[in-house]
Amino acid sequence: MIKQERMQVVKQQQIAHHIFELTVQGALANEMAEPGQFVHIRVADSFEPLLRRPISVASIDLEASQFTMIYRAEGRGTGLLAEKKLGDTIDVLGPLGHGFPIEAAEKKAYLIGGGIGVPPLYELAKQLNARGIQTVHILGFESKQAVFYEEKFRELGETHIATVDGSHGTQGFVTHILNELPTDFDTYYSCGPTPMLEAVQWAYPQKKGFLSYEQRMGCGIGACFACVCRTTKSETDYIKVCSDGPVFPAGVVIS
Ligand SMILES: Cc1cc2nc3c(=O)[nH]c(=O)nc-3n(C[C@H](O)[C@H](O)[C@H](O)COP(=O)(O)OP(=O)(O)OC[C@H]3O[C@@H](n4cnc5c(N)ncnc54)[C@H](O)[C@@H]3O)c2cc1C
Ligand code: FES
Repeated sequence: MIKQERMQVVKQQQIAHHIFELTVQGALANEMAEPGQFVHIRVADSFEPLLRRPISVASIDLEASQFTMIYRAEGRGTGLLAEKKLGDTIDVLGPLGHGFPIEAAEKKAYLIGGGIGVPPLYELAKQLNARGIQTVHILGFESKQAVFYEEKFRELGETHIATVDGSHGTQGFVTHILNELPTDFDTYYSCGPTPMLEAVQWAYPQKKGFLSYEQRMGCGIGACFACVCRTTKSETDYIKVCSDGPVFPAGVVIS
């Protein structure tokens, strides 16, 4: 059930260049179900910035009633979020949207992420591993400075890193790694910039795939139409990324 709650900050630390890991605690955490869902955060108590910011859930700890987010602090909203300290409270709305269907994977899954699209794949990897699914992680970043959670992903399965400038792992994009890997997986899950999602679905037209879109949002709950995209399902219909997604089967969203 969607809740709105002032959640307490129990951890806030910088883990890479401009990248922060934020853990919050409260009853809302117990509503978390699917990996790939997101929360909508009011970053300040003032009227500006007015709009909430959508951030994915990177890890859930139901026993502690906590969840963790990883975000890049570059704009006004995420910059204010980075100023929150231990003990502060933040206004959180969630969990929102439909996440990755973990039951779709049979034996082996590829998890393909780029930049700030990587965080939701961590909770996904944990939940797939818990079901006995082998996960292979292919993660792309701008540079070595921007890489995060490499070891945490390695603990869950084979992990490949690409950086655009070649300062860590393979030089280039995740697709350079995908070209070298076998296609012996049954399902792929991906989150990242839209051109990356496009390239991934073109690479595996025969596989089951699920893509998470990071569309600009207003309300986050299906009421304002800020996040609409065209869909291949109908010429006249539109889908709302916030409430129909953000995860869609490959081939459904026209980006
Ligand atoms: C479903 C979803 C999950 C996301 N998960 C994460 C995450 O886990 N970690 C992370 O770092 N970022 C994530 N993002 C992107 C994040 O929401 C934006 O980077 C953030 O809103 C930028 O706000 P800002 O004020 O710092 O930047 P500004 O550029 O100052 O923002 C200006 C406006 O644009 C909107 N905006 C800007 N970029 C985006 C964007 N990519 N998507 C949606 N709205 C945007 C903001 O809401 C705001 O209204 C996610 C986006 C979506 C839609
Ligand atoms: S953000 Fe308002 S309808 Fe999706």
